[in-house]
Amino acid sequence: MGARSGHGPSQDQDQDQEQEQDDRDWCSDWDHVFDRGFDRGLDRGPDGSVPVPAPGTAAARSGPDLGSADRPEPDADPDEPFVDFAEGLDDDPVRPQGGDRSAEGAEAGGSDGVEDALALVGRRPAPPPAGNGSSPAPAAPAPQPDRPAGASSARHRALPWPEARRLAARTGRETARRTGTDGDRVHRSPLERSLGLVLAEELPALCDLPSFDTSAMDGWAVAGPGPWTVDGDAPVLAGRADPAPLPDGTAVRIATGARVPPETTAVIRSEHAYLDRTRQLLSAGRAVIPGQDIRPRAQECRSGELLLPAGTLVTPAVLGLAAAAGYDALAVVARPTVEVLVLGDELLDKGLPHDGLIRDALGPMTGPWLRALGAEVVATHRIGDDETALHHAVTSSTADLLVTTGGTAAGPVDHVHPVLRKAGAELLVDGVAARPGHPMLLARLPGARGPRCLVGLPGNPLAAVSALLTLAAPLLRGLAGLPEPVPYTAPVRDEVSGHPRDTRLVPVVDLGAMLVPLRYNGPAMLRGIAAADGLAVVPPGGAGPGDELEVLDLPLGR
Ligand SMILES: Nc1nc2c(c(=O)[nH]1)N[C@H]1C(S)=C(S)[C@@H](COP(=O)(O)OP(=O)(O)OC[C@H]3O[C@@H](n4cnc5c(N)ncnc54)[C@H](O)[C@@H]3O)O[C@H]1N2
Ligand code: MOO
Repeated sequence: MGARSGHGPSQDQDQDQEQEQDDRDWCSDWDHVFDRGFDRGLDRGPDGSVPVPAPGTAAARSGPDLGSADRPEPDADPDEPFVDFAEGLDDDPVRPQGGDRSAEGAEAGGSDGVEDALALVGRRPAPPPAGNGSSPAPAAPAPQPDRPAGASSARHRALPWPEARRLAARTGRETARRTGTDGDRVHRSPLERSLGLVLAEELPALCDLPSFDTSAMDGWAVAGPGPWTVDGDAPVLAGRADPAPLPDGTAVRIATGARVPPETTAVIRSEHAYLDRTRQLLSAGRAVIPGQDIRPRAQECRSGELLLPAGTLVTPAVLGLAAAAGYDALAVVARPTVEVLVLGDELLDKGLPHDGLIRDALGPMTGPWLRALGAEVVATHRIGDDETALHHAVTSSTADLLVTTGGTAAGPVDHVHPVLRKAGAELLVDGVAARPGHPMLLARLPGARGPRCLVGLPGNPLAAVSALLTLAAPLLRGLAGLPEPVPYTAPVRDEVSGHPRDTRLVPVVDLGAMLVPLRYNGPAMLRGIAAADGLAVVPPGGAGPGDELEVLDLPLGR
C-alpha cells in the first residue's frame, strides 16, 4: 500500500477496514446485478465465491488485510491525502481574481493531511474548521511541495465545483456568440446529416399535421345513420388522392392512413362492423359516435405553428417530426471542432507496459467521449512532454476547443501552465475544488476568428474523466447552443464519505433509481468508471443512505 502522509498505522488500519466494508457492500450488489463471473478485485473463497459479511458483524469490521500485495488498493484516493493542489501561480498575470490568500495559506500549511484522509473514510466527517488554528488534530506539518523556480509560496484558489461548471457553460455560450453562431457556424444540413446537431432556428410546421382528415383505423367510412349500403368493392387506400364524396347512407372500406372521403360521418373498425354480403348491407356492432376514428386535419399542428425552439438537440424523433412537417434540411449549429493533445513521454500506444512506460489510456477514451458530447474531433496528437511542440500545437490550432491530457500540475515536465502563459491565454479556471480532478483548468486563447478555448484534463485517468464532465461537457453544450440539462438525481444506497471542502465525483451504478457507489475509484484508476453508469456528485461532507445525489451521465460513445 502506498504511504500516507500525516497519520499513523492504526488510523490506516481502521480506515482500510471501514473502506473495505464499504467496498464489500458496494461490490456485493454489483456482483448480484451483473455477475459476469470475472474478478473485480474482490476477495474470493476457495470455491471462487465472494464472502460478504453482513454489515455490522465482526467479520465485516475486521475485513481482510488490505496490505497484501495480491489485490489492488481499493481506497477511494489511495495516494492522495487531500493535500491541496498548492502550486505557485500567483505571479501569473492571468490567474483568477479574488480569493482570501491568508485563509488559503493557512489551509495549505494546516491540518489537511490528517483531517482530510480521515474525512475521506469517516462517516459524516466533521465540518471544515471554523477558522485559523481551530483545527482539533495536532497534525504534523504538511510537507511543502517542491516549488518551481520563480514561483511564489501562495497558492491559487480552486473554484467550487458547481461554480466551475457554470463558468464553463457560460464560457461556451459567450465564445459561440463571439465566434459568430449566427455566421459561419450555422448552416443548412440535410435531414440525414443532422442527427446530434442543434437547431439554430426555431422549427415552424411547413404544413398542417395531419394535412388531411385521416382514417385512424382499418374499417369502414360511413355517412349518416346506419345500416349502410356498400356500393362496390374498391377500398379507399392510404396514399390515394381525393376519394369521391360518400353519399348519405353508404359505406366504403377504408385503410388506416387513407384520406377520409368528404361527407364521412365516422369510421367503424372492421372488427366492430358486420357485412351482410347478400344484401351488401353494413351494420355496426356498437353505437357510432360522429367523428370516431377520424384524425381531423391539423389535429397536431397548423402550418406555421412553432414545433420546436432553437437550441433543440436533433434526435431521431426530431428528424421524424421535421420530415413529417415538410422539412428536407434543417438550420443547425455546426459541431464545435476539438483537437486533443495527449502529453507525456511515458506513454505507449500499443503493447504491454515496460521499463517505466505505460499505456496511454486517455487517447483512446477522450476523443470518443468528446464526440459523444457533440464535438467533431478533428485530431488526437501525442506530443510527449515537449514544451515547444505543445506551444506550437496550442498556437497553431484552429479548432474551437483544445483538450490537453496531463501536464496540468507543476512537475518538472508539466508544460501546460507555462505554455498558456506564453500563448497569452486567459486562465478562467485554474483548479477546481473537486476530487479527483483537482488541477483541471479552462483557458481562453486568442484567435484570428475570435477566442478559442482550452480544457486541461489532469493526467490521472479518473481525474481526467472528472474534468471532462465538469468543464468540457458544459463548455461544449454552450458552444453548440444547447441549454443546460435538468440535473438527474437519485438516492444513494450507502453512505459515501466526503471531502471536507471539495466535491467528490464517485463512479456509481444506477440500480433503478438507487445509486450504488463503486470501488476502484482512485484518481489513477479506471475499473470503477468502466463499470459505472455515471459519476455521483458527493457534496463536501459526504452523503448518507437515502440522500439524493446528482448523477453526471457518462456518454456511451456509441
Ligand atoms: N506536488 C504535487 N503533485 C501533484 C499534485 C499536487 O497537488 N501537488 N496533484 C496531483 C494530482 S491531484 C493530479 S490529478 C496529478 C495531475 O498531474 P498532471 O495533469 O500534471 O498529469 P501528469 O503528471 O502528466 O500525469 C499524472 C499521472 O497520470 C498518468 N498519465 C498521464 N497521462 C496519461 C495517459 N494518457 N494515460 C494514462 N495515464 C496517464 C501519468 O503517468 C501520471 O502517473 O498531479 C498530481 N501531482
Ligand atoms: O487526485 Mo487528482 O485530483 O487525481 O486530480
